[in-house]
Amino acid sequence: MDLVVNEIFGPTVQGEGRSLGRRCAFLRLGGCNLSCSWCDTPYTWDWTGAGDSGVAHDPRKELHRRSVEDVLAELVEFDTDLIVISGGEPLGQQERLIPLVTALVGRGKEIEIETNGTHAAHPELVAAGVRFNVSPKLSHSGDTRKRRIVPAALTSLSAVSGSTFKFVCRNTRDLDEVAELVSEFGLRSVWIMPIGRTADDVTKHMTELADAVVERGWNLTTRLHTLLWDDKRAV
Ligand SMILES: Nc1nc2[nH]cc(C(=O)O)c2c(=O)[nH]1
Ligand code: SF4
Ligand SMILES: [Mg+2]
Repeated sequence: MDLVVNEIFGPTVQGEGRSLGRRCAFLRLGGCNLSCSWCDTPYTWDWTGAGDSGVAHDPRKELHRRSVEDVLAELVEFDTDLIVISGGEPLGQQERLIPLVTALVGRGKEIEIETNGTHAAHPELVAAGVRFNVSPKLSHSGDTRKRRIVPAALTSLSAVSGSTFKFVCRNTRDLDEVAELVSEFGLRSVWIMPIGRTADDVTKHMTELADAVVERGWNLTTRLHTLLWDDKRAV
């Protein structure tokens, strides 16, 4: 079965979370089941202009059906130890990801999947050793709680060893909402990431959050690709 791909790019560095700064290649899949107002990749799902920018992207330009063999060949060409699979929401296509992930692991690659935490992880992806970077969305995303918080999915992802939970926050008030989710679902390995599509914005929010994040015993990550390249695509 083909994958619905938005873009493949690399080599670059993982800009967020536990592997920040590591050289890697990216597979960005198309489609998302949420519609966060501040989404930094609306071109993977926003065909109506629902997001903050109001731009209606064209699915005929943004979505490409690609065979697993094709995607595999393009990814290994970058010659990176780490492959990051993001979106959109990549777990919307997780059955179809199994053969790709299996082939990449067979070639010695480490795999991280960036997910919004609304899909339980497929056991075959877990068995292959994929690391999940789970980013549940807070109320400021504009999505209803019912859509963005799927208890069974969060429970399943938190049971996978090595999952991290990364929350996009604007200010210290958002940290109370994170704390509620952390205690409700017993989340470990919590990371806070500032919102922002420009370097100035990221720095501003990061500065506001830093002391409180450390105080609460959590980890802090910047958005390195945004500091370096603002909202340039495919970096
Ligand atoms: N360099 C870089 N690192 C990233 N980490 C997570 C990303 C994402 O779009 O999910 C991303 C991205 O788009 N670029
Ligand atoms: S879950 Fe991620 S890709 Fe989907 S709309 Fe929200 S920020 Fe964008
Ligand atoms: Mg991104």
